[in-house]
Amino acid sequence: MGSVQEGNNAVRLPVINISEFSVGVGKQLLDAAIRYGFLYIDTDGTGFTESMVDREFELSRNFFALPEAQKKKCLIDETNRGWTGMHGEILDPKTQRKGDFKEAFNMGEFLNGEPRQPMPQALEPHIKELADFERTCKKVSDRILDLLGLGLEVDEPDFFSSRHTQPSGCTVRFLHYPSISADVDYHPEVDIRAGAHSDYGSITLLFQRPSQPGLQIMTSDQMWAPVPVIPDGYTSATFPPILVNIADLLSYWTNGLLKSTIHRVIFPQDSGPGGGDRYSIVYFCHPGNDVELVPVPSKLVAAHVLEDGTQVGYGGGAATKRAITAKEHLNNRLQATYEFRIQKTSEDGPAA
Ligand SMILES: O=C(O)CCC(=O)C(=O)O
Ligand SMILES: [Fe+2]
Repeated sequence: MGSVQEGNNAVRLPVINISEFSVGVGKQLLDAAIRYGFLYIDTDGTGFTESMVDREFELSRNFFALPEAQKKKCLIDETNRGWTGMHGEILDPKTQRKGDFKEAFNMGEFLNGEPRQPMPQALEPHIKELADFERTCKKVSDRILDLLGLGLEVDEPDFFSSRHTQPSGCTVRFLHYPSISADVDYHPEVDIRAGAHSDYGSITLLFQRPSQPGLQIMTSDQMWAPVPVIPDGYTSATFPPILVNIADLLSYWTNGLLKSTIHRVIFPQDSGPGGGDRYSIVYFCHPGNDVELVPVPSKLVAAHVLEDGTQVGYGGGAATKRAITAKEHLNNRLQATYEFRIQKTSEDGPAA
């Protein structure tokens, strides 16, 4: 991904209000999902309030401010839950010299309001708020999936959401990209906050903070385009819209009609020395573990033939391939990250 050119123009993604459940809104979502693979959702009518999202970021900041020894008590494991420290993950191994300049804490799905993983002591008193946030993410994701079903004119518009059962790989992820000091070994041509990648699930919701930019997406003309946290003309300067992107499984499910767009997070040039801190919160939405990625019964998907006649993934006309399950796909995609982590541990000596 290193050779992709830097573009200057921010991409103008549509802002869509999903409070009305209609074919018209479904078509707006579908159009953006086909064209860009990314779009904003107006927070109005989603169930998210500004104070709820601010509070979630406060919990995230408090967690990352803990001494490393405490965070290490919840180290990420093979279930993909827990904390991973600076450079613990490498999203674009072909290009990057070392791991991402970030730390992250993954919370897998809650069951009846309870986490199914060891939680750091600092978050224990706040389980209810964390569970409420996760539940709202799930609700909004299901609504987007249903609207996309409407837009795709699937006979059962809940085709996608009804396949988003538990247990699944759904994850709320806190992210912290620290400002770096001048003495840090950092090479701007290869080092990056989050390397170029596409997401592994069905859709992703991204929550960002005003004045903490850095996300770029690759446009169809193979240029990197910055995505503003708050687009021009948006109604709030303090409560950004939710950025939503199509991830791999929805692209596979639709034979590539919906785009799983490559994106990355850079050190923004105009945030002063060290890049400034960036915090973000991501909800990775996944279908149920055992769900087979069979073709979606949609005329629009069936009519979509790629220019060179190839088929991608398991959607549309690609039914002759064995339909893999959502969990198989997730495990395949996590493999590179785990390999890196294992290698890193052996280089650094035994894991602490
Ligand atoms: O922090 C961000 O803005 C994006 C993170 C991301 O793309 C990811 O974790 O998959
Ligand atoms: Fe991502």
